[in-house]
Amino acid sequence: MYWVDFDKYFCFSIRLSLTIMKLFSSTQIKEIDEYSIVHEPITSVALMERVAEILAHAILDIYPHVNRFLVFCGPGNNGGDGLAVARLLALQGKCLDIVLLYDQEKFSTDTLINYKRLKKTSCVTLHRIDKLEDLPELGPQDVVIDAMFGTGLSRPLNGWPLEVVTYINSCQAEVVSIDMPSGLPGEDCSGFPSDGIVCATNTLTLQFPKLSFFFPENEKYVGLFQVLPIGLHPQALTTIPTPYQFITASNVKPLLPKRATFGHKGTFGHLLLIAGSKGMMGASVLSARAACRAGVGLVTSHVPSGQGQIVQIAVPEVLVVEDMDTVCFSSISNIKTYSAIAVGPGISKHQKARVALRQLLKEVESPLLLDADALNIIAEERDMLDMLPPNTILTPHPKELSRLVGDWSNSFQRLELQQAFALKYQVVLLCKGAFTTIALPNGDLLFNSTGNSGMATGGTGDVLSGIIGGLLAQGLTSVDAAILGVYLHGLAGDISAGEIGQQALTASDLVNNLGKAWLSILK
Ligand SMILES: NC(=O)C1=CN([C@@H]2O[C@H](COP(=O)(O)OP(=O)(O)OC[C@H]3O[C@@H](n4cnc5c(N)ncnc54)[C@H](OP(=O)(O)O)[C@@H]3O)[C@@H](O)[C@H]2O)[C@H](O)CC1
Ligand SMILES: [K+]
Repeated sequence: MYWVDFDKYFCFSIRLSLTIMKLFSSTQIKEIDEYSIVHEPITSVALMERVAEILAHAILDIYPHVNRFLVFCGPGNNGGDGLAVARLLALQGKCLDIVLLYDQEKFSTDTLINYKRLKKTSCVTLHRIDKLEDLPELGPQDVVIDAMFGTGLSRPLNGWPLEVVTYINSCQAEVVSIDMPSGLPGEDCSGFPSDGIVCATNTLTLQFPKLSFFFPENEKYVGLFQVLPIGLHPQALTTIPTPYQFITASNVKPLLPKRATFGHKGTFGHLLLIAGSKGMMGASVLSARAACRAGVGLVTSHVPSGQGQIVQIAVPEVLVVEDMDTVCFSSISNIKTYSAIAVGPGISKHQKARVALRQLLKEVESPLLLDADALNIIAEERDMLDMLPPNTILTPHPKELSRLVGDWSNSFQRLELQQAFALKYQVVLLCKGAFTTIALPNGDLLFNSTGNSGMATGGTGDVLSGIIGGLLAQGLTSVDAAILGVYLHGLAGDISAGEIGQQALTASDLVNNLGKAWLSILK
């Protein structure tokens, strides 16, 4: 999946007011739409025309050489968008076949206006069809424009629209969905059968991504998505509350820690990294290397006795303290010296590590991050959950998360579990993966916009722990360290993928490209 950065588009005033890209429910989108019409002011049909111009432009950008488009239109404003786009594409010399799924009596006001406008346009053929045999021919070179249902979908598709969706999904042609793949709800998808949703190649979504786009099970419907700003009213966007946000470059820029000109290594914090065990020292090395590139003044790696040399040779910048135990983390000492502590990568679930972690939770006063085995331990010894200091950052991948919060049957439910856990224990709880989700202690949920599937490889989680730990040690709040850390990590992944491709990407590439990621945000 991909998305197009909001900052690249649209007029200055709108960009300025939108430092945060919020994600709204379908009901809220309707409210924002109505507010914009009254307060811009603009008529709803003029707004639809503006939307259609933006959509037509995007479609021509993706498919500059396609000559014939088949547009499937529903009765609501999604269908109206489709009709207006068809007219604009026809005016560009394209050949358009429009399939109307419903009689005009069912059309919304603006859809009807656009239907009448379209009838006067040349190079356009309108078909009012209610059985598959009458559909116009659809060749593999043609492109389908799916404008049947958008945010107004109120129930799963059945009957005629379901037949059309099944037909479209069985064809070879590429499909571009307007606003949303028809049949896909904006939020909770439970109860919506998987065969009743259009599988789009591209989804051109208006103003903001919809929540359901971030669910892995919906990738096959959404395809590649682009966010097209359509100039909805900034006031409505800032004042309407939502727990959901999409983290983009403009969110993270203000979080960058200032570097004092007269600063020295003591100024920029001291991170204690408790990572690695015998045979798992790679976790220690990777997290230490990443922490060193996160701007922190000093990093100390706590490793089992006899393992220190590995870290000292691999990361000469790091200080090393050795545990008394030769196998794993078994005790803590002098933890008050550090400005932040990150614990977990590769520490094992050995009994000694459990005891030491419990002791750490009792004594810790610095900001704390738990990852990997530290999470597996607290998931099994659940009384430790109550010992977590407020604002602790937990960085599980989905499997580790399920050990903490329980199983889920769909991603919307996963979000609810993640949110409830963060609220209950007052922690920052991640779910790592595509669009890493960050649940905040106040119940907000943020989705990261950087990263790619090349990062789905061993060691990248250790790198993330090192980065966030390093930011925590510099004095960033847990929330800011998690947001900036996740964004930087993904950006380093995107830069690496741009240089060597996703297949060859390793965790070390992320570390090596962290500098470029910082520079890219600083620009
Ligand atoms: N603010 C914006 O982003 C703008 C978005 N625009 C476009 O408008 C649509 C939303 O338009 P809306 O008219 O609210 O809704 P839809 O077009 O998605 O569909 C509503 C009609 O569909 C019927 N419906 C709903 N579910 C089903 C179903 N399962 N089977 C059959 N019919 C269904 C519904 O009928 P009801 O019986 O539920 O009343 C309506 O007739 C948005 O997605 C954008 O594309 C604007 O163009 C500009 C601003
Ligand atoms: K659609």
